Amino acid sequence: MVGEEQAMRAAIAASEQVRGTTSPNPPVGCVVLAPGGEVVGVGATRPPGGPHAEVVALRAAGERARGGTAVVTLEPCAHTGRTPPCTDALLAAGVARVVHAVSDPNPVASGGAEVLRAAGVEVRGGLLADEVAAGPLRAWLHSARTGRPHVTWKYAASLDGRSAAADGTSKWISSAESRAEVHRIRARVDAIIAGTGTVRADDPHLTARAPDGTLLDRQPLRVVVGDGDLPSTAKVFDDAAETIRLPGGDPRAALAALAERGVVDVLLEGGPRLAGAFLAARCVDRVLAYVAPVLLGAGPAALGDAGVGSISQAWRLQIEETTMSGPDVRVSAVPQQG
Ligand SMILES: NC(=O)C1=CN([C@@H]2O[C@H](COP(=O)(O)OP(=O)(O)OC[C@H]3O[C@@H](n4cnc5c(N)ncnc54)[C@H](OP(=O)(O)O)[C@@H]3O)[C@@H](O)[C@H]2O)C=CC1
Ligand SMILES: Nc1c(N[C@@H]2O[C@H](COP(=O)(O)O)[C@@H](O)[C@H]2O)[nH]c(=O)[nH]c1=O
Ligand SMILES: [Zn+2]
Repeated sequence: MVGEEQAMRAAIAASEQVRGTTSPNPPVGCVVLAPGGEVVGVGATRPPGGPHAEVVALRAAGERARGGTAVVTLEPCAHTGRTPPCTDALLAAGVARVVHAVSDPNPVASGGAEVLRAAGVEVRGGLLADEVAAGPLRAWLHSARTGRPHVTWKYAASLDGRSAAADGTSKWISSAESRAEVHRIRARVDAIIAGTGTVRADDPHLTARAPDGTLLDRQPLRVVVGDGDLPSTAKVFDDAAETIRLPGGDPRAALAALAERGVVDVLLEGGPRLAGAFLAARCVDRVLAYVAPVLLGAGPAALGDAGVGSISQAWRLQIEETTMSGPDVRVSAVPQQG
């Protein structure tokens, strides 16, 4: 027998498993409890066109869901998209109670809680809502509210704030632990963006790989922003994953083009000039810095011109979390509005 909070934690864990495979849909998790509180079904959103988390969990539960509770990270949908409404599936399964974390901000799909209540189902919203909103549903909620993908600018810097040595070499500044973590993050986002300068300087692969170099199961879309010529032999153009080029260099236009393709969650991996342009255009939602205990003394700064001419114009951040990543300090921070 598990409590509802424990069930929600299991639903969050299930949703984490499918991060990066559901866009433009949200990665949702659902746990179905029988009337006695036993877990009888666990599900997570299938890729677009496939069933939502509730339906996957209800199928696993079968008749044991009758009179039970569905615990789900997002308010069940009440609309027919590529699949029928989850509210219908919950009612057909005879669930007596639905507990969800976050309400659906999408005006087309929302209203599920009301539909269920009107049909006599007990509904409780808000359980572990902050955790879900800051975690598995963060990027999707951002894109549902703003219409543009969520952007994490990730960089590795020396303790003196440089992201390459004087000759342009930068492999590697951060530790093996940090780089392995970045590869796991890559496998969970929809797209990685780099500028032509980085492609020219580093010839990066921009794939998600295990420490032994083998490709992970899921690869993000690789996106190169900028107009300059690049060698056709660049690693980013190999067939390990899809790569697109976005000319023009306007961050908002680039993100709009990606949103058109269903991209929700973006990792911006540089370089300094492109990152500066994204910050100046207010297109960075989270900064993820791996600061390594190494000094370079010369070489490009981690961030290029970001439109800051005077200290009063500095981009102020709020730190969300600092942790050690092997020998490096990992800082997650959010630019302040205003
Ligand atoms: N440590 C780290 O985490 C990282 C380090 N690096 C290092 O950074 C260095 C490369 O830096 P950098 O040249 O700045 O790399 P960028 O990837 O930022 O590329 C800059 C180029 O991108 C194009 N571009 C497209 N849109 C814009 C825009 N809005 N504003 C500015 N440029 C735009 C321009 O080229 P075009 O003329 O083609 O349009 C520009 O020259 C290398 O030494 C690399 O090793 C890079 C990434 C991460
Ligand atoms: N130098 C540096 C990073 N650099 C980033 O990684 C890219 C290389 O990717 P790949 O070819 O796929 O391994 C490179 O172009 C740049 O964007 N990342 C880090 O985590 N730590 C580091 O020290
Ligand atoms: Zn649904």
